[in-house]
Amino acid sequence: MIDPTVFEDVLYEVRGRAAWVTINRPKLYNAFRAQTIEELIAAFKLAADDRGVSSVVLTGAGDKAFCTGGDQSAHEGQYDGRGIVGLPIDEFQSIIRDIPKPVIARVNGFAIGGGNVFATLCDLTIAADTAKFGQVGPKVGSVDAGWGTALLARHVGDKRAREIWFLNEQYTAQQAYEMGLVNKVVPAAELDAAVDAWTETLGQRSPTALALAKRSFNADSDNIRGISMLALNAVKLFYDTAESKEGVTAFNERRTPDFHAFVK
Ligand SMILES: CC(C)(COP(=O)(O)OP(=O)(O)OC[C@H]1O[C@@H](n2cnc3c(N)ncnc32)[C@H](O)[C@@H]1OP(=O)(O)O)[C@@H](O)C(=O)NCCC(=O)NCCSC(=O)c1cc(O)c2ccccc2c1O
Repeated sequence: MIDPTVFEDVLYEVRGRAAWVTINRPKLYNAFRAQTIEELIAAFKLAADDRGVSSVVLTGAGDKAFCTGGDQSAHEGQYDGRGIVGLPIDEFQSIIRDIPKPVIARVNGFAIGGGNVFATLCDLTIAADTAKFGQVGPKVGSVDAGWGTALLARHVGDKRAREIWFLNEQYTAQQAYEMGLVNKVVPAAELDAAVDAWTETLGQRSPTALALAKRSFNADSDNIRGISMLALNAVKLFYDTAESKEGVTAFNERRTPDFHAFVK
């Protein structure tokens, strides 16, 4: 039996017919470590098994960030938990897809790196007008390929997805909406009301019809799961290289990384 009151990094709360799963590391802009991912998986399992829950809301604590990806202060190469890269990121990404209930990303600030991938994976995304979206992998010696690249390209188109990954710019919520990454943008003060309105609507819909619709959308892009697993195994090897470590070290030292020695 999972007891969410013992979670340290994640808050779990059922509001009406929705489970709210909140990454609670606001000082680190809701960056995740291995424990965070374990608790996110546990929280989603709770939501999946709760017959009173019709939908799940994934969000971050505070008003600065939804999630900024892997905690750069918590790893040097691999992370410290289980899984291919030391955190079971593939299990959490899979559960967002596999839970037979709609998952809404409530993007309240930065959705960067692995956090942007979480939002990409959610069924629906609703963003505060203050939110920012972007990828940083090539700046920090990482790449969350598969869901982060190929599924992103399904949402925004191939050229735009390459731009996001290659140039690592930040995009406003409105720009993200215009490119198909976000379903709805609302003033930050109205974010919770807008999320509540959606979860109330979802609570009135046929759960079986929602589950079937979700599964059918997933079936059409499920080949990407294989790409993700292949990429994760490649990233494991990449994380142990001087090139990847230069990216992490540069972020932690607040300087521009120097990748020139690694050009092939
Ligand atoms: C998000 C930012 C753009 C915000 O920039 P800003 O200048 O506004 O603020 P600061 O940079 O000063 O940040 C404030 C504060 O938060 C800390 N912080 C932010 N993000 C992280 C983080 N990810 N890890 C640790 N700490 C973080 C920052 O240090 C500041 O703390 P102070 O104590 O100094 O106040 C900007 O912060 C930013 O670009 N962050 C970088 C985010 C990043 O590098 N993310 C990791 C990308 S890689 C990734 O997510 C990833 C994860 C995986 O699990 C993978 C698995 C498999 C394959 C690939 C993976 C992968 O790529």
